[in-house]
Amino acid sequence: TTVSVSATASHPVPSTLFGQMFEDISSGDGGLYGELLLNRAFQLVTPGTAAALANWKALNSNIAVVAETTPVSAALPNALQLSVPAGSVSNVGFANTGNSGIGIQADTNYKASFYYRFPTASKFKGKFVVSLQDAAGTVLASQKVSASGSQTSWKQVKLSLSTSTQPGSINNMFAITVEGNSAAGETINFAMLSLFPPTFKNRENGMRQDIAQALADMKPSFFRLPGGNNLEGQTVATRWQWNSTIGPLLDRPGRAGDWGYTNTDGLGLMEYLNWCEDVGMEAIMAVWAGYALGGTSLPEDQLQPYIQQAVDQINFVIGDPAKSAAAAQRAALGHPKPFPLTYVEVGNEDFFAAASYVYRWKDFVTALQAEFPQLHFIATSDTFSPILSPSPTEYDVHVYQTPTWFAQNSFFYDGFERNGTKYFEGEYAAISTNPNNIFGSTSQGRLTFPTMQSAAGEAAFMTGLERNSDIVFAASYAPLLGHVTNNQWTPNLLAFDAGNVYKSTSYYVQKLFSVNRGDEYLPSTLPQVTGNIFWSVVRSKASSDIIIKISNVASTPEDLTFILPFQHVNGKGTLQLLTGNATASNTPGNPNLFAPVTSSIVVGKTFNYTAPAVSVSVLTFKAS
Ligand SMILES: O=S(=O)(O)O[C@H]1C[C@H](O)[C@@H](O)[C@@H]1CO
Repeated sequence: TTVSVSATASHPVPSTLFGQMFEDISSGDGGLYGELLLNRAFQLVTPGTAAALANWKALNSNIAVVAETTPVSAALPNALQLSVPAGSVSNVGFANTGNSGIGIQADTNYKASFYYRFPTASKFKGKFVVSLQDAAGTVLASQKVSASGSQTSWKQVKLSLSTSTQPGSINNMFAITVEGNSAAGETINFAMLSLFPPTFKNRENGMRQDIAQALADMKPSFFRLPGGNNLEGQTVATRWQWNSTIGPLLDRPGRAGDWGYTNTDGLGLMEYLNWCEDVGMEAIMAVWAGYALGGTSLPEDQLQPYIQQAVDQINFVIGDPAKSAAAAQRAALGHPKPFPLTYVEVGNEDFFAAASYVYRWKDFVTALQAEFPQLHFIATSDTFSPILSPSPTEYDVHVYQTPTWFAQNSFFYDGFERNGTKYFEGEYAAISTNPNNIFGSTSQGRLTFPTMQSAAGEAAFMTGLERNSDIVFAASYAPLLGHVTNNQWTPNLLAFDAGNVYKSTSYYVQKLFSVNRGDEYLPSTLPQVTGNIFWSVVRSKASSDIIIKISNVASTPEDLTFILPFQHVNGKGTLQLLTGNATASNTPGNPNLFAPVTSSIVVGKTFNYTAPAVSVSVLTFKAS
């Protein structure tokens, strides 16, 4: 195949083209969010049930979740009640086992915090032993703190647990025990327990470093939040509400997330915005738009309070503290300046409720545009169906399909009318090899982890996104992140467990495209729409780098001849190559089976390149 490249750019590549889509889908609590304990505040549990004690276990004692008579806060009505059996002699107490474990590193300071009180005054004078222990009960770090049975009001304990050795596994736990003989017969209540590792950029209440770093390494330009389904709620009452996710953790009640578990909302709007700032990306923020996933569309005459809530949510991000109470809250939380914000998404996947979206879109966007004329509002129904007013300037398009579909639809946007509308490929991934059952189980073709074949298919599709980046302004793989086993969806771009993050073939493809960006597109000979070899050529004006991305989805190598129009071509190019067994993946058992390999290649005004079978290649060289 011969590829002639033009020296004249057809259009700029928008700086927003590559970014990340995030929602809590076994990815926030217990994942990116730094809190290492699960069920830390017994939010939304039913006291007295075993389920209320999820992630907790008794150590030679009796524990139960109780509805406190004097809750630690209005938002957190429950507490863990420790009853020390009479005659106890060994350390008795309880432990939290994290998200199928707690990753503990050597020589690291962990910040523990909890509240306690004696519901009935007692003569107890003793100590709590707060510790990190490995699976065998070996103490990895511990601190003692004096406690008195006269403490009948809530008292917060904050302390640092410093490790020295690296435990042998992630099966570690956070424990609080009391010396048994002096505590026999005692009853003590505990609330809002928390254990944090060092966080990304040391943010208070911030992100887990290893996952955060893997995400930051992709150099994403945007972060879509807070969903996705998890924006919507199964009911109107359980929708995501920005104002319930800010301020002191004691004041955050948590909510029934849309993926089957309670969200602590410890990862809230301020944490999201600080995270975007720390990584250098801009939020693409969604506002709830009157539809709950259980099927409820609010009638038009009931929208006003929710429109106001959306106005306040946006003011929290960009408003003037002198004019908006919500903006004043942002200032009070330490960020008087507005955060950057260009795009606000109105709802999520409203093709599920297209009929009501006609008025929901109209009423939300009419009001929001009046308040924030500088913002762009992204529609989430099918493009131009139904017809919406005001006419959307952007649409969010989602597709989950097979690797083959992605390879054969890289021209998806070539045929779109250039009428000023722009597109956000907000969720896309090759998730199944079974075209007749995309969302089925693994036994029906669903992928557990991305494969080389799925990543190559996505890369082929992404060459089309670059070619059409005159109308595609943003794109993000979804879901971004998921626990290896405690998950609601596979595959995910990154998988993790309590102590590791696992980078997939698709992660490397997303990173290769995002890190090796150009700022203008150079037209070239078009690939065959349903061929096996796909490419895109971009130029970075600042560095005069030419960057050629190639995906070969065939099981045989493909020979390419590039004919370049430049006067000067620096013959020494760099090749970044990702390739390997088509149906294989990086897995927890073999996490580095795939990784891009960098080497130097010879290029010239005309040069040949053989794309290996099932491979993604990035060729970079200077030319002018
Ligand atoms: O069940 S789906 O609708 O396919 O869910 C998808 C689409 C939705 O926006 C997102 O939350 C989820 C997985 O990324």
